[in-house]
Formats: sequence, C-alpha cells, structure tokens
Amino acid sequence: MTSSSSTSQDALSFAETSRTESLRADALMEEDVAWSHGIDGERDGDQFDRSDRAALRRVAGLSTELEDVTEVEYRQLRLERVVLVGVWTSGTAQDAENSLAELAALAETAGALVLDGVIQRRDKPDPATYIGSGKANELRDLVLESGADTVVCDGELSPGQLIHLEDVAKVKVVDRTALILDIFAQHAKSREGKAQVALAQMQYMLPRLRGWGQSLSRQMGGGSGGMATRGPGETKIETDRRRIREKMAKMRREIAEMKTGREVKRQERRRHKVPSVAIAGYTNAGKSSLLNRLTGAGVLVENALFATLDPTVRRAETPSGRLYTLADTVGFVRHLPHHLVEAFRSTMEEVGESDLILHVVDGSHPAPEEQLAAVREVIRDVGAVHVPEIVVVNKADAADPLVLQRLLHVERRAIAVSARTGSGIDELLGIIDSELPRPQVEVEALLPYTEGALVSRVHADGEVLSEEHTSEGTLLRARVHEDLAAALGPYVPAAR
Ligand SMILES: Nc1nc2c(ncn2[C@@H]2O[C@H](COP(=O)(O)OP(=O)(O)OP(=O)(O)O)[C@@H](O)[C@H]2O)c(=O)[nH]1
Ligand SMILES: [Mg+2]
Repeated sequence: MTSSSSTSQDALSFAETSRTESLRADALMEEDVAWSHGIDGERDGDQFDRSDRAALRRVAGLSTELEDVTEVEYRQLRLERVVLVGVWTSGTAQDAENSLAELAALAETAGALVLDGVIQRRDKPDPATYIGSGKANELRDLVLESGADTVVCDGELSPGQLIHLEDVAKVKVVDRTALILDIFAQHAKSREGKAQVALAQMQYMLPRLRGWGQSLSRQMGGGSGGMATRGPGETKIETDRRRIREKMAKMRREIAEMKTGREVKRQERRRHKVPSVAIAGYTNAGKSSLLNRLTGAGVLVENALFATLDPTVRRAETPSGRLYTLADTVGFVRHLPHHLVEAFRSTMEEVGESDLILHVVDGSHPAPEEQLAAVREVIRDVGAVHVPEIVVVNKADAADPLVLQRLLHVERRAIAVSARTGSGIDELLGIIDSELPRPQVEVEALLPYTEGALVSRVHADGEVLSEEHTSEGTLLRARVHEDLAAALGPYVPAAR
C-alpha cells in the first residue's frame, strides 16, 4: 500500500461511507444529482472516533476501488464478512435460531460470508442500540475477533438504532429490511420489477436521510478532492429529500402505466376464460422447480433465496386436455417490510385473481408450519383468501417422513410431491384438473369437418364429454363457456 492510498482510505471512514442506502441513494437518483464530495469535518467532535473506525478496517485496498464501483460490486465488497445479531423477544429458542438461520441464508444470498451469529434474549429491542449497550460492547469484541466488516440485525432498526450500534460496533450495521431490499434489487429482472424495488428502496431510505443528516454529504464522498465542494448539511438533506420524492412520484406513475399493460393482458386471459393457477409460497420452497415440473418451462431455479422476482406465466394443460395458465410468483419471507409488500402488491394481486393457489412449502425445512403461516398472512394481506388453496408439500425426497405425515394430517387439502424426482406430480396434475372451475354451459354440436379450428377450440377451452366422428362431421358433447357456446350455436342440432 502506498501512503496516498492509505490516506484516502482514512478519508473513507468505513462505517460512515458504507451505509448501503447512501450509495444506493446515489445510484437511484442517477447522475442528475451532483452530490457534494465533502469528506471531513461535517460532524464536529467526531474526529477521533472516526479515525478510530478507520483503524478498525479489515478490508484492504477498498479506497481506490470505491470511487467507481457499481452497486453490485459495492455490495460484494461491503457485505463480505458479516456477523448476525438477533433479538429474541418471544417464542422458543428454536424459533429464534431458525430466524437467524434464515437471516444467514439471506445474507449468503446477498453475497456475504457469515462468520458468526448471536442471539440476545430481551423483552423488547433496546430503543437506543437494539441489543442494549452491554451487548453492543460484546458485539464489538466479536466483530474485532472475527474480522467482520458488517453487522446484520434480524429486524428493522430505526435510523437512530443503526447509528448508535455503528458507533459502538465500529463497523457498518444493516438491518434485515435493507438486506432484503438489496437482494430484491439484485434479482429483479423486468422493468416493472426493477421499478418496484427501486421505489421500495427510496421509501426505505427517505426517513433515514434525516437521521444521517449531518453526515450525509460526507457519506456520499468518494473522491479525495471533495472538501472544497462540501455544502451545508441540512440544506443539502432537504434538497436530497425533495429530489427523492420527485423521483418516487415519477416512478409511481411509470409503475401505474406498466400495471395497465399487465392488466390488459390479464383481462385478455380472463376474456378467453382460461383458468389460472398461481404458485405461491415461501422463498426457496421450490416454486420455480414445480412450475418447471408441471410445464417443462425453463424457469430459473437457484438454490438462493428470491431467485424469482418477476411473475412468470406459463401455459399448461391438464391431463384431460384443458388449458390453463400457471404463474410463478415472488417468494414470501417473514417480516417482509410492509412497504415492500405494498410495492409488490401488484405482483401479488395476480394471486388474488387466480382460480387456484398452489401453496408450495418446503417439507424438508425445519419449520414448514411457520412458513405456511407467514405466506397465508400475505395472502390475506392482498385479499386472496377466497381463492381455493392446495398445499403442495415439496421436497418430499429430502423431507422427514414424519414431518410429511404431520403436514398432510394438519392441512386438509395437501399433497406431498417432489419437483426433483417427480413423485406426486401426476396426482397433483389430477387435483389441478378437478379443482379448476368448470365451464358452465353444456352443449351438443355437430361440426362439419371444415370446422376443424372450432373443434380444436372446444378441446382447448372447454371440456369434451364425448366425441364421435359421423358421416356429417364431428359430433361433440362438451361443457363450454358462454362465448364458445355462442360460436357453436349454428351447429347445435335443432331437435334431438
Ligand atoms: N431435494 C429437493 N430439492 C428441491 C426440490 N424442489 C426444488 N428443490 C431445490 O430447492 C431450491 C429452490 O428451488 P426454486 O424452485 O428456485 O425455489 P423457489 O420457491 O422458486 O425460490 P424463490 O424464487 O427464490 O423464492 C433449488 O436448489 C432446487 O433445486 C425437491 O423436490 N427436492
Ligand atoms: Mg423461484
């Protein structure tokens, strides 16, 4: 390391420059915002503390890279070595451990290496430091020992809590919400998905700007020549907030437009009376795998949380030959930040408007019942309670047979399958067939052989009860929708 690089490393005091949201703010607000590049001195009386933090840094050589890292690179750099912290307020010790194990999976999904995890028993999180000042000191030791560069808390922390805990731990502190948002940002593929995530991030960020007021412009600093351009903190915060709000309003309009487009498509499906099935479930339950199994579609399957963020709708056919659509959905997770639920509501509405929900749960997970409950809460949240639900206990190949038995016993309408081996899939297809709404009108029609297309339509959209090839044409008895019944009208024999 040259001396110049260590100087700039000092300037980029770790804890202060590294809040996910502050750089995110930079990225979200794009290049039209000229951040001031102040480095030092915005918060007086903090100088010693800050050099202290710089001394604690364990990751070498970041300073030179930081100036032009992309968001993703930033995250990989920053969420490299993490220590997890949970506050256990209710439930059993096992519940607390499961929750922290899930946080570890989330952190790994975000690209972090989990070094350690601690759980603290408290009646409620400490208003100042989340875990209490004594524990915060212990945490600091743990951070030092393990060489972690980040602490991830299993909850949503107030801006004040984040700052206090950072002051003690002397490394960056992020909460579960920020982590989920980060993963969402990484995985969203469609324009709408990306826009929704960006909006949720801004929403999350907005109230936290004030808490960081005095040091925000310094946090934004990345260059070594920034001191001269430093602006007055509070005024700048106000400008930033206004710009973020403007950007959010614009984004909301754009999302509304995109939603109209999707609504049109959905109405088209409804007009054609194609029944729809939504695959919902906890993240990593195997929803995409099941979709693949059921339709042979090549949907991304990853052993990562939130591999799917954009709704994927596939055409499928029941064993009896009826067409329906099968939609993959975003995975649910406990403590999904409420504004994120809001942001994803449009995606989840699809679930509410489907004819059947396949609620996939990972049978090999330590607490599948909890996952079921968490997902149902969201299903209730988006007003989809009226939609019939089949519980699909997946990963039967890897699950404890006793757990499977228990789930199938408790859940009234449940089936155990393995998307991996294919076991239970035929039975599931049969259930889908019988659960899908049936066309209402029963007709008999004699279709001349020139009307092959209409015959095909009856097969695809309706339910053929009998079919006979006569000398005059195809004699069909079928249940069909009103539209199709009208189309068949001319061929319905006047008298039997
Ligand atoms: N053993 C076993 N593993 C499975 C089965 N189905 C899926 N998996 C694995 O579980 C992991 C998650 O599968 P996905 O289909 O991506 O899960 P998902 O519910 O779509 O996940 P998200 O989109 O991230 O919410 C992958 O590693 C799959 O290979 C199964 O039946 N048995
Ligand atoms: Mg998926």
